[in-house]
Amino acid sequence: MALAQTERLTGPMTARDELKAILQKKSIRTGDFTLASGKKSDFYVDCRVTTMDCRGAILVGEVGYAAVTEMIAELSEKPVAIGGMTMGADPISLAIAMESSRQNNPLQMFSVRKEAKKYGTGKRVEGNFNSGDTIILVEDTATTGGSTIKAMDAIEAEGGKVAFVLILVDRQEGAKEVIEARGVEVVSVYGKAELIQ
Ligand SMILES: O=P(O)(O)OC[C@H]1O[C@H](OP(=O)(O)OP(=O)(O)O)[C@H](O)[C@@H]1O
Ligand SMILES: O=C(O)c1cc(=O)[nH]c(=O)[nH]1
Repeated sequence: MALAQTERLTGPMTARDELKAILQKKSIRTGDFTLASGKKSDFYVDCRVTTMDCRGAILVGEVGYAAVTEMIAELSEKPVAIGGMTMGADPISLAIAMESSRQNNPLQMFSVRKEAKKYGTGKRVEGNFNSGDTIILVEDTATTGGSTIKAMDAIEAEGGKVAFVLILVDRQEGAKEVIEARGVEVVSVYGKAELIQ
């Protein structure tokens, strides 16, 4: 059914609904996949095609910024930056950072390399991150939570503090529990169950 037709039947689409529709149309895949953890799966969410979609990126900014603002309201220490493990987290972090500037509530952006650069500055964490910063850690999708833990280790090794983790699509396979066992709260925008309805 065309989106406009759905809208006539169910009322105006929110940004969250519209982003969900793009994820369902472009990002959900079935097939034979090997995951970052080495696990095999017949299901894959390629968030990149949505977060790098010209409309998807705007919606990620709006929906993601609303989610982080709600979390920040409960914190005693306001985060100063947002970022995560390259590359899945990068377009999400940038979209939210740009929306934060539009809303006059700036969050700077950084990106965690999978390995420290072997030349130049030799950095593992690139962009706007400084030792002592409290930050929001972003993931496009999480399965085991292993990549998020690696990013968290990199941030903490450089003197940062993770306020909370934002996951765009949680595959609901244990990542939230693994991350929260480190004492860091996880908020996800969508769970797999909602996207495959
Ligand atoms: O929770 P986990 O079991 O760690 O799996 C999730 C991770 O896997 C993907 O990253 P990938 O390593 O494929 O990198 P990419 O973003 O560079 O494509 C995804 O972006 C997450 O970071
Ligand atoms: O676990 C992963 O590597 C993974 C799962 C998934 O659904 N999407 C993705 O990009 N990575």
